[in-house]
Amino acid sequence: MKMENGQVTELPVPSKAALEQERKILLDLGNDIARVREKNDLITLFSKRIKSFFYFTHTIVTLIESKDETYTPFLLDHEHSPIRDHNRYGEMVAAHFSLNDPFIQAVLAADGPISFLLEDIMDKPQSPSFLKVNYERGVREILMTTLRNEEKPVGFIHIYTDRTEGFSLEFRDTIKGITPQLASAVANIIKNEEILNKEREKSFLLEFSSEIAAVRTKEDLALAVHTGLSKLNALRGYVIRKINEDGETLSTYIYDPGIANFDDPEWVAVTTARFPLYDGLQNRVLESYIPLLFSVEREVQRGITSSYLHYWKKVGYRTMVGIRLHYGITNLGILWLGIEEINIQLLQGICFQISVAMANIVANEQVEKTQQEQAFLLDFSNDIAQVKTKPDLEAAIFKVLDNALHSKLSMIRLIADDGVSMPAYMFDNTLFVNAGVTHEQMAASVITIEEPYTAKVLASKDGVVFDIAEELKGGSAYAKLWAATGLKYVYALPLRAGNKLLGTIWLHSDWLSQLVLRGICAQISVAIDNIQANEKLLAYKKQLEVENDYLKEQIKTIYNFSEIVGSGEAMQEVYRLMSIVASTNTTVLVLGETGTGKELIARALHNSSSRKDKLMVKVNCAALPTNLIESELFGHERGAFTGALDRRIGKFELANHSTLFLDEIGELPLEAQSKLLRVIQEREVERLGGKQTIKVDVRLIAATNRNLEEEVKAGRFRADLYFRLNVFPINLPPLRDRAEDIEPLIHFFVAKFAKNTGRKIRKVSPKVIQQLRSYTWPGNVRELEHLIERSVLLATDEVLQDVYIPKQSTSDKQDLSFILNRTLEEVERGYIVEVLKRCAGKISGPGGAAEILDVPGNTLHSKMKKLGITKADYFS
Ligand SMILES: Nc1ncnc2c1ncn2[C@@H]1O[C@H](COP(=O)(O)OP(=O)(O)OP(=O)(O)O)[C@@H](O)[C@H]1O
Repeated sequence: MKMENGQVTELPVPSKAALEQERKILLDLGNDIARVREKNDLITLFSKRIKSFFYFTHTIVTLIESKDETYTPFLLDHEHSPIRDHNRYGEMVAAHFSLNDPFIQAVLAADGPISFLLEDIMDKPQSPSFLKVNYERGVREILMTTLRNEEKPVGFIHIYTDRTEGFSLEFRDTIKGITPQLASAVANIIKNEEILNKEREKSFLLEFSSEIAAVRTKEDLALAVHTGLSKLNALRGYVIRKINEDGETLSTYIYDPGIANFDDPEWVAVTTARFPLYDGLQNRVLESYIPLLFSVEREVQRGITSSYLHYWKKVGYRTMVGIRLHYGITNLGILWLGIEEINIQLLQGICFQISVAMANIVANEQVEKTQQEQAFLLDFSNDIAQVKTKPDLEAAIFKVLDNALHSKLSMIRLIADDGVSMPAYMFDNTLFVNAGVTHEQMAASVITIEEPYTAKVLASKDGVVFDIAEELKGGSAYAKLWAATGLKYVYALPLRAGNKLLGTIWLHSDWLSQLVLRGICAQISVAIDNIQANEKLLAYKKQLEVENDYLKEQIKTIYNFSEIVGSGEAMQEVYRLMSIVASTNTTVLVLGETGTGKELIARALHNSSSRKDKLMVKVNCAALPTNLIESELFGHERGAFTGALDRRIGKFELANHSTLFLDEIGELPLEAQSKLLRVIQEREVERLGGKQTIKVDVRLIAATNRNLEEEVKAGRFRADLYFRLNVFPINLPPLRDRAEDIEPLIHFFVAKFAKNTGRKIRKVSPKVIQQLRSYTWPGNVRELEHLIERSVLLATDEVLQDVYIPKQSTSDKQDLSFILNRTLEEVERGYIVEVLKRCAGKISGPGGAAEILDVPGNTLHSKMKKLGITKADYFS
């Protein structure tokens, strides 16, 4: 068939000679095909064989690629191709021409070779560009025929000539005849190539796998991947991005060392950034089981904004292949290849190997990281364990954030006692310096648990991560402030101690490990809880100390007079007065019935004064013979009066710089009263018979059981002396008026006498206490003291069960005063005599006095001897 001037004409039947030539060519070609080593050798030999019979310039074989309905050069006779010198030659060789244009459709439709004058068709719409390029290089006519394999078109033979007289009929016949053989030769070559490629891939993968098996570190992996991938055609670099712990972003894990460009800030930015997984590219790769080839330009036009895509465009990558790296069902990341063509199977093989190596390295890194993080947390917990105060905690937190986590503390807020407001507890006031808001201002703002961000954090289990860029899009006022830190995320966590919510912590960072974050927050929570508990304790302690001081002061007032027993109201008033006057030089008049403790009070006053280092001097005014009173008080010179053989220092002089206790002052004769008054007024004494006066510094305490006012009225006591003495009166209440002191006094005396006598008395029976409380105590404390002394002496048990309480009758009162005015020895003697009388003088044996007194007979004998009891006493 021949196409001339658009007319198809039937070709005449081939001649015998032509058939011969064809046979020869076929034979030669058959032999050639068996020898062909290089695929292009086939076309060279084919050209050579035919050229020995017919004229043409060159020939090529194109192959159909059914998937995209194109055909593309496959076998080229470079050597003879006139277009080799054409500047579009490279482009032609790699081009894919559409199967849908009329030119090639005519070829496909023809039953054999079909020829075209280039001039006629090259400028027709849709005509393939190689026609024109050939024409420009002098080619004028083309003969085309379809190569079929099992009836299916697989490619075309193109034969070109620079002459215009066309291809002869013989030539066409020959071509037609050898086409099937050429077709099967091409099919074999393709098959061979496929087998060869498979072999190459296998050995490549084997090599790659052994290289990658030796990889232990990220850096080794980067190099191995580079070496492996560089064997792929037209690779322009790669990058592997790993899915981050958040599961939502990917960051560069390794990159082709060949494309690293640290001088380019854009490259650095793209290499260090975290890209969201769902960006329209990465998610597609991760969802695809096969590698995906992207046209960079097309994706940009689709509106993908990812900065890495735009970077690729900028550096001239036209197509990129993204391959999912996974281990089992777990996605690890993406391998991005800058490559124009892909061999899917080979890539998948490579990626499988990379995935395994990467999974191992990542797992190792994870183990190492976990160990580091645990060691780090241990360190932090050691620091925290030392923390006792807020400044300690602040130091520990800032240390860990600055040195180890490269993060900043924006705020710790704690829930106040009202359970609602959240005042600032701790913050880094350098953080918002660039934001024009001082941290103090922020810290001073009132936040409650209902503030939306805070509420979200408090309600979360493990905290919330705020992506500052995202928050900015939402127009949050906080985000503007946060953005000023230059850090990417805010990690906000609730602080909890057990089930108790303490508050929130806000940290700024580009990235923080969840494990570490949770670890440090847990420890910070415990530390804050402890500090708060400690602060409460300290406040409580402080309060206790204040209370303690106050109590001590009180005790000082009330109980400083330690030897005085009784804390009832009446005695407290006494103590109060004593504490007012004790340290002064004021004259004190102690008033009270006999035995109420006047002398005790006087001694206590002296002992609490600055004069306590010197002995208190006591004068019993009642016990002195009238004629000796003056000499006793003021002293005398030798020979001052009959019997004054020596000079004598008087009590006033003796009490210089000390206290003079004038007991029973009411008994002082009037004459002595006036002398005393003079000394008190002058504060100087003159010894009897002496010529000079002696200055004395004496503090006076006087005591009496008389009513001095009455005495003054009766003219027995000088009024002026009374006024001198009655400067600071202290009234001691009788014991009957302070029943509440009776029990403490009982215990005090029981302990005292038990100790003195070596007896063990642990308790006093309630009955005894009751009896003693209801007695009227005319002899006051002294009477109680004596009664207990006797009872202890007579006690037969560890518990004081019985006491002798005088009857309250008038005669008893006399008896009582009789007893009271006797010494213990006298009372004891009288008691034993009484018992002996009742026993009719029988000392030992049944019914004897020893039995009644419950003492051994010998003891009673020696006691009687000691007390001088004779038969005359109990038989009289
Ligand atoms: N509150 C008390 N606590 C302990 N012992 C006390 C108390 N009051 C008095 N006494 C004791 O009672 C006894 C009598 O006390 P003191 O001699 O002081 O009384 P007085 O009032 O001076 O007696 P008088 O008027 O007879 O001189 C002393 O042994 C004293 O120690």
